Amino acid sequence: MTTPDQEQQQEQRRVDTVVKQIKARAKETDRLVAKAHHDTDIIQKNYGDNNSVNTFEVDDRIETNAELQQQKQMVERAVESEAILNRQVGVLKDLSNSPYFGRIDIQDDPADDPERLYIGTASFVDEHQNFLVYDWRAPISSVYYNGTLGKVAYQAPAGEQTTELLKKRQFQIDHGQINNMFDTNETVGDEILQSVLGEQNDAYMQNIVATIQKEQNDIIRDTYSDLLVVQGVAGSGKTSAILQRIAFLLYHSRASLEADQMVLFSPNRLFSHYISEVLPSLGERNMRQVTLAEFLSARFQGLTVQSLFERYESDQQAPATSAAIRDFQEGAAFMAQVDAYCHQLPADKLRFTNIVFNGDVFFTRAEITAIATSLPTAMQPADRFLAIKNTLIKRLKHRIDHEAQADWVNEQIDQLSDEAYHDLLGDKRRGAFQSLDDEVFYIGKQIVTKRLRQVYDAIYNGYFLDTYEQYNDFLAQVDCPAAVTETDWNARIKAFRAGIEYHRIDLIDCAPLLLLRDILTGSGQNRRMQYLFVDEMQDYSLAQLLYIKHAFPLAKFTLLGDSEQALFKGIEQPKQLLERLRDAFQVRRANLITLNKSYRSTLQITNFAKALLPDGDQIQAFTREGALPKVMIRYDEDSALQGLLTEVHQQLEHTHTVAVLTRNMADSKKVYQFLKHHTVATLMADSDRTMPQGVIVLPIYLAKGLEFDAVIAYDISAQNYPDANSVGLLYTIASRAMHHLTLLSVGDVSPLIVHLDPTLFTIEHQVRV
Ligand SMILES: Nc1ncnc2c1ncn2[C@@H]1O[C@H](COP(=O)(O)OP(=O)(O)OP(=O)(O)O)[C@@H](O)[C@H]1O
Repeated sequence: MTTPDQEQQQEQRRVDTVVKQIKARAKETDRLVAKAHHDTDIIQKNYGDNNSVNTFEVDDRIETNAELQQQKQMVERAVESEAILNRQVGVLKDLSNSPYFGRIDIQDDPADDPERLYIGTASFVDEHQNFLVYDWRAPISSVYYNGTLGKVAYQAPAGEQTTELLKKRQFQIDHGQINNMFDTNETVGDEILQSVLGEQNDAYMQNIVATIQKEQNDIIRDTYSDLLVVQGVAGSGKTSAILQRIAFLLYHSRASLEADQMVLFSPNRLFSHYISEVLPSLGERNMRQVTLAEFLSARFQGLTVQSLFERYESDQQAPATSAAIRDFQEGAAFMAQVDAYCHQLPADKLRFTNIVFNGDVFFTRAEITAIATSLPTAMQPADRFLAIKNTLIKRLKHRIDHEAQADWVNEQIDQLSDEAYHDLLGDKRRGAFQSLDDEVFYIGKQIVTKRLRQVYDAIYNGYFLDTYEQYNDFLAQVDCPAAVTETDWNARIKAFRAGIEYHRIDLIDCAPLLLLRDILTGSGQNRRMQYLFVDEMQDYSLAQLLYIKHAFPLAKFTLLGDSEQALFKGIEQPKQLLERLRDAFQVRRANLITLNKSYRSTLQITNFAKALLPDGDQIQAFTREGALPKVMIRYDEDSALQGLLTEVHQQLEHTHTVAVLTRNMADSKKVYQFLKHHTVATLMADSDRTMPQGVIVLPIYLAKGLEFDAVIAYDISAQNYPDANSVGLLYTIASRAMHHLTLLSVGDVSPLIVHLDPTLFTIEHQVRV
């Protein structure tokens, strides 16, 4: 019988041998990188030399072009193989520091000898093809995350397999030394998780590969669902799970999936930065990332799109749109009305515009309408639009042919330099035409085509349909529910028109307008994207989600959120939300996974945060001890700001970052104006992509998805958080804190806190004199 010490020594000896082999491989790979780099240099230099050869002689040029193409591909291939080798170097470096974090002993059949498998961030195979380390994403590795000891099943390419799990061991290895080692019967035992959570820093999100929990593993390894919805409480690892899931999918479908075929809709730019290191730390490339505002702005070139934050800020003064209108216009039924409208729209009701060139009408609106009305009425809108485009392009070509013989063109041809003439010939050869006239005609067409490029582009891009007018027509005939009065609706239409006049569009109109445009013009769909992830989905309207679904029709969707953290609307029950989504998305394979355990915060902070919620009981805190949250009460703004400063200084003594979170930007500015005179502080803005250390001040919506060592909520007064509508806000603020939470009130504290069990926090009153 070996003692634990002897066990650890044995394990350390194995680590030593494995690390030695990894280092040897790393050295070899370094050599290959140097060689590859040298090769790339030579090819690149060659390419550069050839690229600058005199290509004036036409015959030479054609050959050179083909050769250059070939060389360009060689350069690309060389750069790619160098990049692959470089990634391998990175992976080996990480492995040599910590080759694995888990071990499982399994026995497929009682007659067999047990097998001992070690699991790490990547596979490592020795020269005899022995797996010294298994990638955490390999099918067998799921046993480590999923199974308790005994009979266990796992998914392999050939179908479900079973085995007997005899032992599960966890390691913490750093610089090749085992610091911690535990045998556990649980999924992934608490000891290691405790120590991982205790040491976190907040500049970048960390990968959780060594401590993935069972439910998180279900999210990560789901390859079945077309729609996977994750409802997870604050800090339950939703974002962590998506990133691990992306890494898993890249491994699982490596033959058919590229990182850029996955897109993550993230809540803000700071968040994009915060999570940017996770995938590289797992040896993978990052997926694409976009915020909703960026996505919409890219689709509305020339218009300023209202962001969710702008709307939230302006709502604080006076909501521009009634709740009834929002419910209606942001729901699935409204999108269905858009769809129905587009599909039954007769050709003569399409809002065409003239195509204008150099101030003159090139194709009239009437001509375009006539083309449209001559088409079969049963045509689908997109087919109809394409047919119109094709007819217009045919007519444009006809006019080009005609114009090619005009005097001005002939004059221009006469004045062409030799080089310009060759350029216009393109890949045609001089003298290859039947006659000189043919050649001149060809050159003439090239000149006119170039000149009329703008008209071609207008046709190609469908600019001859005024989608804003069309949407306006749509709004005017909408079937409103009883809750929306005619006067309100007319005011809404007016607001839309006024916005367009000033090149602005409200968020509420974006999704329906884009859907209308896409259906009528058959554009806007991206069929390359295979997976789409939406984090903080509770901040999206159903109309927006449906539009995103329309825009990425072949993508599988993973939607993650926490209905309790709704900042911009009331809290919705997850079941309700799921039903709405399932109906609206009309997918065959939908799956809901719920995460109820919160890992981010100390027990005391989680208990406080969950008490704010009407149904917070379901939230389980992870037992990591810390101080009770502190409520500070001051009776005027000056003393509140002084109190804030003292608190900031105290927190800075033991943490790197103190986040002062406010309800809105106006409060953040006020706090910042004060703090900046007394300490180094940074005010964060919507456009910021990186977060400094020290004291940062930001409104809660910019802190979505982030976490901080210490959080100070500024002004949690009754005035700021008067009723149940503010629960989501307050809960989101409280749940950003990992270790320390302070809540400062100017005047009476919000009733949401007053009603809490007083043992959940401490109070520090200002002494009134
Ligand atoms: N299995 C795990 N092992 C170690 N750390 C974990 C695990 N799961 C979550 N965490 C940690 O808990 C914190 C919260 O995780 P994450 O940000 O992914 O949660 P979330 O559900 O997206 O939170 P929120 O909705 O509040 O933004 C992070 O610091 C993360 O590293």
